[in-house]
Amino acid sequence: MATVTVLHFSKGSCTSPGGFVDSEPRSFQSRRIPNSRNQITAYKGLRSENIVDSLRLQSNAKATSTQAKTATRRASRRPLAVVVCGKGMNLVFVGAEMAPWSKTGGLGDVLGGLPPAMAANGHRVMTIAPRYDQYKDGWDTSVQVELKVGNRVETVRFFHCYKRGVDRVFVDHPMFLAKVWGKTGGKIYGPATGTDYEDNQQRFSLFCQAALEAPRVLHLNNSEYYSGPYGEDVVFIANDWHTGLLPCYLKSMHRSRGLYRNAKVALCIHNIVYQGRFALSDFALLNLPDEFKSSLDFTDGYDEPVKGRKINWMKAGIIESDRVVTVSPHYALELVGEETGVELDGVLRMTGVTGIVNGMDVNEWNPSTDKYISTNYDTATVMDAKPLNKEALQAEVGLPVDRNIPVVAFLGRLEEQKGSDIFAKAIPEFMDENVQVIVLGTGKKKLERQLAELEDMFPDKLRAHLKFNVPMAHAIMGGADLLAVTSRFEPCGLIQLQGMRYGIPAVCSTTGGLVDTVKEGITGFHMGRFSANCNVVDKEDIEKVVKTVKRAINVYRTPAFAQMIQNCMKQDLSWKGPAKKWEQFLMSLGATGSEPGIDGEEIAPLAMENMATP
Ligand SMILES: Nc1ncnc2c1ncn2[C@@H]1O[C@H](COP(=O)(O)OP(=O)(O)O[C@H]2O[C@H](CO)[C@@H](O)[C@H](O)[C@H]2O)[C@@H](O)[C@H]1O
Repeated sequence: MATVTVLHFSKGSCTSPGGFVDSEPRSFQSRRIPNSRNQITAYKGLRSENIVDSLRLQSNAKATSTQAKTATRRASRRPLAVVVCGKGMNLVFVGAEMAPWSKTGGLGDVLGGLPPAMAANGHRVMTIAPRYDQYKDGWDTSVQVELKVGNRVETVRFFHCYKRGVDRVFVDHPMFLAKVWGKTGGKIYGPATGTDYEDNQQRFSLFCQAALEAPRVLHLNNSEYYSGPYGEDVVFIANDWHTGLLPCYLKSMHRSRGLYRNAKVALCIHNIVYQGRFALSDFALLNLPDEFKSSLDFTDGYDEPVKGRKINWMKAGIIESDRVVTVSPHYALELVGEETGVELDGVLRMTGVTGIVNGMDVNEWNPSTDKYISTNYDTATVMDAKPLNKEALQAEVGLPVDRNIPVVAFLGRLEEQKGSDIFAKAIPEFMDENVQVIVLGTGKKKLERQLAELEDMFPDKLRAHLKFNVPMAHAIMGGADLLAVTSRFEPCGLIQLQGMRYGIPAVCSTTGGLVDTVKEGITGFHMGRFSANCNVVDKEDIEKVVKTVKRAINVYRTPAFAQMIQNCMKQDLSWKGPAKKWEQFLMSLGATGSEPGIDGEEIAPLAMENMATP
């Protein structure tokens, strides 16, 4: 017996006529038995009769359809899904950041962590990112393709490595390698935070086109389960505005020639604020037929980069993809709202958007093995280890060493989204408490200055580390008591997940993924929703921060806080659960040959061994 339960999404919870937001699968619709390519895997709790049936099917892979029907009928009388088998899907994730090779923020983390989790579930998984540096572990495949960008023909070369069950493919071209050196920093999109490269459209047009070539032209044989090219029956997962043209090129350059006829594209929105709005006249640079003009056409009231009518890459991605997904159910609701959809809410109401909350890399962020913290710990030892780590942290940043003073940390990009300006205005209002504040972040210069000035005001109580510093981020998670997450909006947020994994309840605004991941009084403290207007700091929002930080400090001094630490640490915040939801979502696209994968236990430990070494 081998039962595969396929979860199908059905349209539900209309937020406006014709629009919908899905956050959970809604109905069970079909079952299948494996074919000859399937892997049969037995799991904990499996009844012996099931195992016998599994083996019989495995040895008799060419079961006739009658046998298949009988097996399915028999299976339907037994408990569901004790054995899960399937040949899985061919998945191709495309994005400008891919941790640990490249990262400016959470997008890099997601494209680093979700693909191995999908591979662990038995899918064949490729990721495609630009090659920004001479990565030690990426070898030259010697495969080249020529692509038309603007009026020029450009040659790109593919580099590759196979890590944690994933084919990591890097697109090599001087437009990436000559501009960005190293693994991190704001240089991926522009020379400085908030500034774009002038040729970003050409860079990402080239990137989208290259990504469409890779599954067809690369012969990849590192996996013990698969070999050869991925072929055309693939599901592309495009990420954010810079991949918005991928579905357009798929249709205009490939499907028009009879290629990728059954391929599907899902667009994942990690942040709707960055849309790729450019001058309408730039349409000519994109080498797209006129029929795509309306998908890109966009008018707003701003003068940047030109007055009035423009093209909008994100809009094209939303319209031309088969499905749209985002990184939390609550953010999916916000995206279709007038105030929070950043002028694409109308389009998203038409297409619909599914929300799946992000997971986190529980190997990189693991307090029991973390090499950057002085005393490793788990749920049993956290109460003894935290004070030691706090003292080490205080000593490292040069604050008075005292384990009894609660340490509030803020970690993240210093931009209006993260509300570092709101936090900065609130800090003086709660500094009468016996508290220390540590900030780690880089970003807009004026926001950096604001925090540096606070350090001068409170030399014994506040430290502002205006750097991108991974070891420091880990040391903060190991030693801090509370995490301030003061975002005006937050599609998912990984910081609060990382904090909870290290036993730090978040003091967070009530928005986006923070609603889905932080439970008031259980794993954190909610401040309420902030104004979405990034140009002003609302007085009421400052009060919300002050009031809630003070409330959290009061709880810190009670036994209830120890329980909150346990609640935080005992959660499974890994990619395992989200990866299953992603599988259900991607299956719902109906790409030819798609089948569910396996449950992940067999491949996951193996996949973990082969870590990246960029
Ligand atoms: N100064 C510093 N030094 C070291 N490490 C630092 C750092 N500043 C940030 N980081 C790290 O960068 C990551 C940031 O994650 P977020 O989810 O907050 O990112 P971001 O807003 O970029 O992502 C967007 O995409 C992600 C992924 O979907 C969504 O979760 C999020 O809501 C959305 O805004 C974390 O891993 C954090 O530890």
